[in-house]
Amino acid sequence: MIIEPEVGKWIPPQPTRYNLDWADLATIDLSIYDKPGGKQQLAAQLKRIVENDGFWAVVGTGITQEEMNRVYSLGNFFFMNYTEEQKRVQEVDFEHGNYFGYKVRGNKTVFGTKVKDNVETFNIAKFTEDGLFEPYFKQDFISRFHDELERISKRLFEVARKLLVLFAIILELEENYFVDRHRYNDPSDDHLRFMKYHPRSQEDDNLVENTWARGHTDFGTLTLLFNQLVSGLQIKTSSGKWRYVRPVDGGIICNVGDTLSFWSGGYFKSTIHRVVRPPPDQVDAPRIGVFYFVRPGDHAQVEVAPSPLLRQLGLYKPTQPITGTEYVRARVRDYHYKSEYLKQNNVKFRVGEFEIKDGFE
Ligand SMILES: O=C(O)CCC(=O)C(=O)O
Ligand SMILES: [Fe+2]
Repeated sequence: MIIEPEVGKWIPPQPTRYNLDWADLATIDLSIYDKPGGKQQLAAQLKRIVENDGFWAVVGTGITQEEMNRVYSLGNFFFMNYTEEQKRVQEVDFEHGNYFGYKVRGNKTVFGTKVKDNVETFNIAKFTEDGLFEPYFKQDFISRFHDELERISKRLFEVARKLLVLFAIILELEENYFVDRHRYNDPSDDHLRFMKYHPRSQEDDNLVENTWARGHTDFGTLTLLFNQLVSGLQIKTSSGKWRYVRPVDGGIICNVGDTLSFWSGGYFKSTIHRVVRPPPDQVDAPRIGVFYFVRPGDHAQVEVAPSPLLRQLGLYKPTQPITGTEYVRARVRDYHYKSEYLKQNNVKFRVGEFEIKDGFE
């Protein structure tokens, strides 16, 4: 692997020495996926996981920890070496519910205080065959690392694609049921994401209950997150307790989002999660994250899937479909087109027949 001198090598942060309240995350090994009976075995494993807590780790994806570190180095380079003006060449357009591009840190206040959000986000659309999203690739960073970003975007999607097959198997649907609604070369708001959380003072964190990202469920179908060494991500378990997600060497943390939950009539849980101030031995480290967010295809009809399993469980009901874009744009706008992030407790977001709770204590 060539490390371009100007990119530099990102030094992975040391894991925390604190014994935090860790979640029991199950791990599935995708390396058996193509073996005889592999998919069935994995589907059975995943079924047990998503009936309870919709978070798990995958290993055996073919993406090594070293390769992930290289992608972290790229993210670090983006955040550190471009000026705000260069980053803002392509900005998110929350007014129209469009999340491609760059979101500056500190453009929202948190929980009605003067404390600002501490997150920079950079979302890179898909590298489709027809170059549909090229207009969103204006930043120098994307031109410079185009092929490498394309490779990683497609490899992450490939992990997601396998998981989508497993979800169809679980629901006893035709194997490609979800894949057909999430094709890499079809338009969708899928994105590869880099995030950077900038440490805040203890005083400011105290004012916002140590919240770095408030409790939420993910909007789309699936979220993939590269092994994260800076602890802070917590999931709300079925017992109502917040538990930390621990690092998984060479692993990718995955979770079910709201559209997959819709498609399954609520059978797959889109688990509530948040990010809190990291433990004292990590709090000064900038926290970079690398993600792939799978959103429903623009033209996909989101509805409860005609699944024999869901019928048997009494979870199937015919619904009026909503299209992927209609839902995604409305949701992104509703969540982000604001000057403040409030708690939103007991606030509900609705599109068509789908209803999602927003804030969570
Ligand atoms: O930074 C993290 O670990 C999680 C971020 C997150 O939940 C999100 O962006 O949806
Ligand atoms: Fe999330």
